Parts: sequence; structure tokens; C-alpha cells
Amino acid sequence: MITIQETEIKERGLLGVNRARELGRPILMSVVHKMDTTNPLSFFNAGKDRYCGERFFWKDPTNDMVLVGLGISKQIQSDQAADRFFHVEKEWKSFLKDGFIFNQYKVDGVGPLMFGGFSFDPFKEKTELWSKFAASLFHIPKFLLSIVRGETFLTTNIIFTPNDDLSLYSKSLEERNQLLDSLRTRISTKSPSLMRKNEIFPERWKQTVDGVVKELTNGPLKKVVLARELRLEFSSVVEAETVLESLYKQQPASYIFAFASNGDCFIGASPERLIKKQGDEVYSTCLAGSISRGITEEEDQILGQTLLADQKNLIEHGYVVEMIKEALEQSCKEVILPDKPQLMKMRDIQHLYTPVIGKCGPNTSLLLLVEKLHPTPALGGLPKTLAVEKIREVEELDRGLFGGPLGWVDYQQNGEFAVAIRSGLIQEQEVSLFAGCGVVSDSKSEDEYLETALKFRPMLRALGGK
Ligand SMILES: C=C(O[C@@H]1C=C(C(=O)O)C=C[C@H]1O)C(=O)O
Repeated sequence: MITIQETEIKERGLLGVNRARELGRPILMSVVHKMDTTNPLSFFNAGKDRYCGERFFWKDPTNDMVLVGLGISKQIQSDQAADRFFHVEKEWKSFLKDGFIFNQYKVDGVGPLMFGGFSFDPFKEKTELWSKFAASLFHIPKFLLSIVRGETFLTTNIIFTPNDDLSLYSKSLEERNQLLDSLRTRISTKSPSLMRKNEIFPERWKQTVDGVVKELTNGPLKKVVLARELRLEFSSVVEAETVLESLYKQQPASYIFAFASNGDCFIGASPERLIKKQGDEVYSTCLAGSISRGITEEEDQILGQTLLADQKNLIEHGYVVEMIKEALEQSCKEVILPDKPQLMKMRDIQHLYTPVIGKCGPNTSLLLLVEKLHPTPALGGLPKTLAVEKIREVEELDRGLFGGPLGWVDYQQNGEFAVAIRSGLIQEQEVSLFAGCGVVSDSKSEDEYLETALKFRPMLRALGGK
């Protein structure tokens, strides 16, 4: 319970009401409090009934930043394809303008913040599968729990419209106290049983890979990433909190995310950072080139060394490094990266990995960097435009948010986006899982098929399947 003085309630209520009336439009009031240590999954779970379809969850691989949003105080959304990153940034900044922010903590990820993502390809025809998500969709929550480097904060966002009166502020505090009171409810650990696994046209997918391999030998295309879907059916509704809890235990070194919209929930555990901005620095990750983990330590090391020396994978990885370096050089003063990839070992798979740091110039903007980087050749291909066009033409899957940038931006314009892979879409009793792989001129469709099967595994295990 957070205690508030009666005078503060009146003063802040008045401030909000007066400004909204004076400007004739909605005004944000954001209030930050420090809190005792709170389990983020309990917080997510506490919003289950009241904020169903209005929740998000984010944890970065280092555990430095955990964000949980409940309720929607404002939605920024659009199905418009052109200039989508610019429009979202513009709307975010104009939403913040003239608002009140009561935040004495100079910590990123605290205070007003939007969370959401961009679809992989806004020009691809949208199907029923993703009908609950706009192609660009961001939520500014009513309540945001931020656990930043071990410290816990709660942000309450209130929107005053010209028609509201003073009581809005106290009503919102009441809602917050009810939420904090319900934090003790336990998460059900019972997972529904997996009834049916339906691979979506695997043979046709392999034929598509073979067709693209032929084009790669002759044409200007160097690499195309092709993805496929696995549709699962369960004995009862799949609850996001139960899946999150499993991902938390099973994939500690990943970004763990959930983004609910209109009843569906996009959820996953991605190893891949697209970009992070913290003050004057940006961080990106080149991740491409994959091999399985070994059963014994020795086998695991041999597999790792094989990957580090494998020409096909090194070439694929090099494409990503080159592109990310070039994109950052356009808006950073300096770009720093090692000259050789290392290994990133996840539970089921190991990857070639190169971290990149950029020193920001005066106009470096997080969303404009997202635009430049997405999709990297790890998810699109090379050359970028041709590869994305090829995917649009030959891939049967509607990727929706899969493979797109998913993350958060705070009111200081700091934030982070992961590449939304190793993920799935929960639709009541059914879940679609997605996985892709880089196709180059010497790719074999059977190997690529097996690689995508490996990439389904983290989500499959978290859902109680194998
Ligand atoms: C496309 C996916 O993964 C991407 C492709 C990789 C590859 O081709 O080696 C490796 C990591 C990711 O950048 C996926 O997991 O679905």
C-alpha cells in the first residue's frame, strides 16, 4: 500500500483537470513511487482478470530491467506501412508534451513508457492469425512495475480529458491499491496438455527453400530468411503467466516477453538484441549462424568449434555484422566491435555472436535506429529490400510480430528492442510457434528444416510439449 496525503490528491487532481480544460485535449499525469521488492510474475498475474488482454511483460538477459505493464492508458497504433517508425515516435513525443511527470528517480525504464512492437513486414497481406494486433502497436500502461538493477518502482499513469473532474486522480489511486492488495494470488502451475501438433505444410516449405536456393545461385540475392509455423492444440486455455514462469526458469539468458492485445498474447524468449539506447550509447547484437548443443561438455565444445570454423555460417554472420556496422555508422560518432564472432550458448542451440557498441551523435534516435536495422540479414536477408520482397512473395506464413522489433521506449527516449524470435502466439487453446533460418546458396532444405525444428524447442518446452 502506498500512502498519499489528502492535499496531494487534491492538488494533482486540480492540476490535471485544469490543464486538460485549458488545452482542450487529453493530458498525461505520471506518478512514480519506490516499492518494496515485488515478484514481477505475481504482478503480471494480479492483472489477469481486470486487465486481461491489456498486459505486457519484459525481462532482459542480464535481469537489469524487468517491466510489467497492466491496463492501457493510451494506445499508439497504426496499420499504415510508410514511415511507421517516424509516426510512432512523433505520436509518442506529442503524447508526452504538456504532461505532468512526478518522478524523482533518474533511472531509465521508470515513468511514462510505451511498450510494443512493429510487424515484420507491413506490406505483407495480413491474415486472420494476427487480426488482434495492429501492424505497429504500442501500449502506455495504466500501471507499470519497473525493476531496474534490483530496485523496484511503480508508475501510475492517468489521462485527464477536458470532461474529467478532480475525482479521477483518487479513483486511479484506489485502483492501484486494489491491484497491490491482490499481489499475493498464486500463479497456477498446471499446464494444459498438448493434444495435437500440426506442422504447417513442411514439404511445401522445403520446396520453397529449394526454389530460393536456385535463385541464390544465379541472381543478385545472397541470403533469404524463410520461416515456418507449428500450430499446437491444448486441452484447455493456455495462460500467459504459466508460460512466462516456465520461460523464466528455462531461458534465463534470453529476453522474455509477453504482449497481449484483444485476448491474444504474443510471447517468447529471444536471445537477440536489436538495439538498446542508454544515454549516449547504443548497443546492438549480430546473431546469425547456428548449431545444436552437445550432450556432453566435450561434444558441446566440438560443436562450438565447428561452428566457429564453418564457412557457410561465418559468411552468413559476416553479412549481419557488415549491415549493422554500416547502419550504426550513419548515426553514431563511433562504432566499436570485435573482429571475430564469439559463441552465444542457449539451452538448445548455440550461435555466432558479435556485440556492437555505438557512441551516439546529437540526433541519434532509438526508433530511427530500429528502422535502419530492421530487418537485419539474420531475419530478412541480403540485399535487404530484395530479400524482404522475396519473403513476401514465397513465404506462406503471415509473420505478424514474429521477427519484428519488440521493446520499450521511455519518456527520456531511452529503451531497448529485441528481435521477436523463439516466440509464439497464444490464442486461447491454440498456439502458433514460429521459426526461421537463413537460406544461402549452399543451403540444404532438410538441414534448414531441422534447424527450424530446433528453434521451436524453447517455446515447445515452456508449453509442456517436447
Ligand atoms: C530466424 C531465427 O533466428 C535467427 C537466425 C539464425 C540463423 O540463421 O542462424 C540465428 C539466430 C537468429 O538471428 C529464429 O529463431 O526463428
